[in-house]
Amino acid sequence: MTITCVDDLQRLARRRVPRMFYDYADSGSWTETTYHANETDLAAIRFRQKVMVDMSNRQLGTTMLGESLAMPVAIAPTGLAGMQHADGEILAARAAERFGIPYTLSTMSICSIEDVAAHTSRPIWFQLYVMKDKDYIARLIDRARAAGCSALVLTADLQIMGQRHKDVINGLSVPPKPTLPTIANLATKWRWGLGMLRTKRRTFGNIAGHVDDATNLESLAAWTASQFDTSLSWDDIKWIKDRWGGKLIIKGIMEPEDARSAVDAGADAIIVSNHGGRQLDGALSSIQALPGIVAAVGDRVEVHMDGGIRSGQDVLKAIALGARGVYIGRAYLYGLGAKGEEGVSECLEIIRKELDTTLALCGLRDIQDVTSDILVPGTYPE
Ligand SMILES: Cc1cc2nc3c(=O)[nH]c(=O)nc-3n(C[C@H](O)[C@H](O)[C@H](O)COP(=O)(O)O)c2cc1C
Ligand SMILES: CCCCCCC(=O)C(=O)O
Repeated sequence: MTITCVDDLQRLARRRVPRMFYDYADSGSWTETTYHANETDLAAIRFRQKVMVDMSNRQLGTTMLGESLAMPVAIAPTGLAGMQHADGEILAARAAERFGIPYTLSTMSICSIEDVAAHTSRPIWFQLYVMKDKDYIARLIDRARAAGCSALVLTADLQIMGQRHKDVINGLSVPPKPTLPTIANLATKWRWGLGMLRTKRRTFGNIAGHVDDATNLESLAAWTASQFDTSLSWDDIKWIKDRWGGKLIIKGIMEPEDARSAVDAGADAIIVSNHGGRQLDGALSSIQALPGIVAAVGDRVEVHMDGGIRSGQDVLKAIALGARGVYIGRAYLYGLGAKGEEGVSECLEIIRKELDTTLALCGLRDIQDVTSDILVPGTYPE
C-alpha cells in the first residue's frame, strides 16, 4: 500500500491492529464531539498564499524547554502503545530519537521506563498520573529521574476516566481476554500476533505489581477509579516538583485561569489539551482554547498544544497561534500499528515534509518567523 499521508497509515493500522486496540486509539468519550472538533476546527483555518519571495534554505528546528528539536513536534504520552505493536514504546522512542524529537512515555505504558531508557540514548520525557498512594508516586518519580528522563509531564485531566463506549463494547483488556469474538478478530491479525508471541512485554511495565488484574475492562476501570487521586489540587504540585527537581510540564489545561494557576504552582510549560477528546466530551477543541491561554501566560512559560494534529499543516497552524510546539498522539500510533518503528518514522517524515512545504508556500523560510500573519483573518480563533 502506498503511504502518502497520516490517513493512509491509519487505514493500514485499522487492518493490522486487533479491533479492541485500534478502537482504543481511534475513539473519544461519549458522543466524540470534542474528539472530532479537534480535527475539524484545525481544518477550518486557512493559510494566506505568498509568492515571489525567497524560500530557499528553510529551517524547521526549534527548542522545547531548551531541548533542540528537528521540528516543533513531540510524541504525546499514550497508554498501552505496546498493544498497538509489540514493544511499541521502545520502537516509537527509537524513531523519535532518530528523528530528533522528544518521546513522552505514559505511566500506563507496556514497556517500562527503564526498558525504554535502556533502548535509547536521547533522554525521554515521563508522563505521570497521580495516584492516591504517594509513596508509590514518589518511587515512580525517582525511577524516572534515575532513568535519565529530562522532563516530567503531569497529566491533570484524568483523575476520573471519561466514558469510552467503544472500549466497553469491545471489552478492552490487557492482554486481550480470549473471548470468541476476540479470538476471531485476532486470527486475522497474524503479524500483530507474531510480534506479541516474540515479546515478553504484554502487560503494564511501570505499574507491575501495583495493578491486580487488567484482563477485563471492569477491573481496569475499577483499578483506575480506586488508584487515581480524585482530590488532586494545585497544592500537590509543590511536593511533586520538589521530589522531581527538574523541568515540569502540566498537561490538560483548557482554561486561562487554570493556566495561571499552573504557572503559579511552578510549571515550566503547560500543554493545552483535552486529552484528544477522550475526557470531557463537549469541551472546546484545543486549537480554539489555545489563543486565550497564550494571551494569559505565554509571556511566562512555554505553551504547548495537542489534539487533532494529523499533518504538518496542523502543526503550522498551532505554531501560528502561539504554541511553542505540539504533541502527536494518534498520528504516531497509526504509524506504529501499521508498520512498527518504520511506520512512526514514516509518520514523522510525512509531517516534516508537509510542514516544510506549507511554510515555503506561505512565503517563509524559518519556523521561528511564523506568526498569525500567515493565516486568513476570520478563519482562526482569537
Ligand atoms: C490511545 C491513547 C492513549 C492515551 N494515553 C494517555 C496517557 O496515558 N497519558 C496522557 O497524559 N495522555 C494520554 N493520551 C492523550 C494524549 O497524550 C494526547 O493528549 C492526545 O492523544 C492528543 O490528541 P491526538 O491523538 O488527536 O493527537 C492518550 C491518547 C490516546 C489516543
Ligand atoms: C485502560 C486504562 C487506561 C489508563 C489511561 C490511559 C489514558 O490516558 C487514555 O486512555 O486516554
